[in-house]
Amino acid sequence: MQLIAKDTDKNVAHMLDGFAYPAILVSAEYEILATNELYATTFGEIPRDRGSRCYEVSHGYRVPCDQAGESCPLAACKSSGVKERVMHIHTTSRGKEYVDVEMLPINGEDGALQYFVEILKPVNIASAEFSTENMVGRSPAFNKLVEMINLVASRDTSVLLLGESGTGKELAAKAIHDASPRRSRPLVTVECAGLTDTLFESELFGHVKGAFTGAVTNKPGLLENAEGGTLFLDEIGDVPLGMQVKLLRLIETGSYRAVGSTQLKRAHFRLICATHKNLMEQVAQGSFREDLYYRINAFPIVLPPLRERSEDVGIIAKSILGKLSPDEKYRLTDSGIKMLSACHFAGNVRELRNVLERATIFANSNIIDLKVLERCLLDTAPRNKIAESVVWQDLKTQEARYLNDLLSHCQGNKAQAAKIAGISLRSFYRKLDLVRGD
Ligand SMILES: Nc1ncnc2c1ncn2[C@@H]1O[C@H](COP(=O)(O)OP(=O)(O)OP(=O)(O)O)[C@@H](O)[C@H]1O
Repeated sequence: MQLIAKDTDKNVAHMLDGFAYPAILVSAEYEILATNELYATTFGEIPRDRGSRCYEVSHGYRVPCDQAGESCPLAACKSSGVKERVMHIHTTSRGKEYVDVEMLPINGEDGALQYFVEILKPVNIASAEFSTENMVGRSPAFNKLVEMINLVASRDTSVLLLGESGTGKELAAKAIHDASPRRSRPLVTVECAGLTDTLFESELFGHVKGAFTGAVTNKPGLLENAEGGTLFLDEIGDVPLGMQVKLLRLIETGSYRAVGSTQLKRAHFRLICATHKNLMEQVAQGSFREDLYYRINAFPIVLPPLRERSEDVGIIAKSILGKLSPDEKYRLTDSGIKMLSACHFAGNVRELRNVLERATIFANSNIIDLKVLERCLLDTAPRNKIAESVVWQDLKTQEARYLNDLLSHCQGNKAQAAKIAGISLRSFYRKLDLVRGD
């Protein structure tokens, strides 16, 4: 234990060493009074130049978190009188990091709230800085997602990941598995889209020799590969009805039979499902079983579309570039980030990734700027709407955008686009050549 404020009650401060995580003792006035050894080894010594209040040390703020637009566990704890928990991004010696913060109230002899113990558990499932390994983001919507994943990861509860295509459902499934006690066992993904009843059944359950034409040997199913680990059923909304009942039985009883076999096998796995579809609507239409819906939906997590967390675009884009070309060290300019942040991205992070991959091809150097990006967006992202207020652009760029939007409106029909633009088809082609050829 290390005393920060010398007049602190040492007996209370020594209590910090009993925690298995980094912990600090805080006064009701936000002053850090003492830290435990784990705090110093995990986050470093309290930097004296930042002040000694928790919001100064952990965030570099001049005011408590709730006055800086964030949730403040200490203020919440003061008003509730019980333990509070939030997901915060803290500034540490390594940069910005996700931290699971628990605040415990400690009453004095008179029964009044006197101290607070803040327990800080580092969260490794996501990064608030550049990372080529983890999911990245720092928006409030992403923070909420990290909080949900962190809460459920250590349990065996079935998780249903909901969100548009390309929002990161598969990455979230991996994050849950990696943070779960099953992390040393396999994570097995089953792409449910496009599988027929029979194919699905033999893929998942396996088959025995002679079960059907072509079954020349016994083949174990994916369930066997997932033993003790996590089974991730991607696009669960596409599982054929006939197979849904077998899936339900598997989840309810934990047992199954390989195709063509009478032997009952037991499976031990944690289930994560994902879909971009509205399963409730499918239930109403009769294409998804209601009983299965409730079985898989024990803990739903919604992945927000990228357009609702535009603050994340810059950090995600930099991380994707780092993944795409680890050796090249591409630099995305600030105006480039501003432009991408204003895009609609109907295909979410996957579409952003495609735009950046094209950018690495078009770029003549390692700088990815507005000019390069305009070209990428022009060529194949017609649904992207670049906000008017982004930056003043030259006429050629403006014209490119106009032609792009017009073509998108006309679904690629150049004759119709030329008619609306009030120019001949030949002139339209000429303009397209001009804006596309750099
Ligand atoms: N927060 C994030 N940080 C970094 N990369 C991300 C993030 N979210 C998604 N990605 C990347 O975006 C791409 C799409 O993600 P993913 O495949 O997980 O989406 P999905 O929701 O499962 O898509 P679909 O519904 O089409 O299967 C992947 O390359 C993934 O690595």
